[in-house]
Order: sequence, then C-alpha cells, then structure tokens
Amino acid sequence: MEINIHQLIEGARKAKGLTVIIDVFRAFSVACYAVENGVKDLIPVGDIGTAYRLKKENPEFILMGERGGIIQPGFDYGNSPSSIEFVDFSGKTIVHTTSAGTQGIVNAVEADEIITGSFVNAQAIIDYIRMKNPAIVSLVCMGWEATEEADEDTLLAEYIKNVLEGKSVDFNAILHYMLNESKTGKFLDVRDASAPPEDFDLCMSLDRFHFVLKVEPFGESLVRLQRINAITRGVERYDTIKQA
Ligand SMILES: O=C(O)[C@H](CS(=O)(=O)O)OP(=O)(O)O
Repeated sequence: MEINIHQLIEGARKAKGLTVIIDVFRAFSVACYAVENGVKDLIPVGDIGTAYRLKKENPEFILMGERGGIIQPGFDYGNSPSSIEFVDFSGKTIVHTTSAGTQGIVNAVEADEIITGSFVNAQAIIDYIRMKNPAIVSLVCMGWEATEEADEDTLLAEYIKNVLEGKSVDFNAILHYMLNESKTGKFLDVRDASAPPEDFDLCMSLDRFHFVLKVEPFGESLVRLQRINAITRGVERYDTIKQA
C-alpha cells in the first residue's frame, strides 16, 4: 500500500486511490456530529451559491457552514460542533459548505473513492482503509481556507499513515502540541463566538465515532456523505448503513 500525504487544493486535485479529505478544524468533525445526530442526507458543496439555491428550492433544507470561519447570512448553523452537539437532525437534510473541507471534496476529481478525515473517527478511517486494502491511499490536508497548511490536519495524516505502517503513535503528544505550541490550535481560543473554545475539545475527541463518511453521488450533480459504521473496532468487518 502506497500512502501519500498531500496538502491543500492542489493536493486534492492530485489525490489518487482511496482518498481521505482531512479537515479537523472543523468541517469533518462537525459533519460527524451531524451524522451522529441523525441527519438523513448531508450534502457537501463547494460553492456557497449552490447552497443558497438548494435552500431556495427546498426550504426545509438546513444550511450549515462558514466563510472565514463565520456563519453566513441565511445559514441555520455555522461550522461549530458545539452548536450542534445536542441538536436532533433526524430526517433532516443538511447542505454543508466550508472554506477548506468541502472544497477538498469537490476538487478530488482523480480519486477512486473519497472519505472524510478527522480525529473524531480516526480509528474507523484506519480500519476502513485496512479493510479496502487499496494500492494507493491519498491523505489530503485541507488546512486553513485551503490555502495555508494547518498542524492538526497534517498531524492526523501522519497519525493515520503511521498506524497503517505499523509505527507507534502518541495522541497525547499531539494534543499537547496542539494545545501549547500550534498556531492553529490556539486559533480556536481567540476567535469570535462562531468558533468557541469548546470546539477544540470536540474536534480533538479521538475516536468518539466509529463510522466513516463516504462521498457518494446524490441526484444528478450533487454528492452526499454516506455513513459506514464500524461493527468491530480494529477488526476488518464493516456494515454499510444505508440512510433512510
Ligand atoms: O470554520 C472553520 O473552522 C474553518 C475556517 S477556515 O476557512 O479554514 O479558516 O473552515 P473549514 O473548512 O472547516 O476548515
């Protein structure tokens, strides 16, 4: 298995094989919280205009996401896991657009298969890659606004790669670095209310969820994130849970 780490939009465009689009702060952490809370269809889009159009055509849809980290006019939620941690989304459709994470999905045009990446489902991602055993794995770190590399995304990519290659990992050291040294780790502490400090803990909550989110076609031109549950952690058994 060849495992490559790529960065930012150009990295997403180069990604081949089984591709993990990584965005720890916060797109693919908040996506896991939304899916855990029962969302029926989670539709990632790159263009905010597409999000507004979908809402206009389907007023019952929920808009979630950000530009510059800030919730946008007409949006129901920003990109903050703490704002949705206890929201019941059963039966709902969410359209999600962000500056970095969802841009990676729409740019990974060479990938055979795309799943999302965050620490909250790291072990499930590792187990899923092992189960699929592809020739090439691409780990794409989306960074800040998809233009500047971010520590947390690169650290997750290295964590996944090291585990897959049988090397040791130390999540406590990662956490310590993110809390005390990383510029992007401190970022959440000083931001406005749309990125409250609680988001740090929720995004760095290792293996809180035992599913991966796989990108699959949805309708004529959209994609959605399909939940694939890990039945047994660390063992190569998976069950595909079709969303209702
Ligand atoms: O909302 C976030 O935390 C970030 C903000 S930024 O655009 O990367 O600065 O968005 P995301 O797409 O989740 O990285």
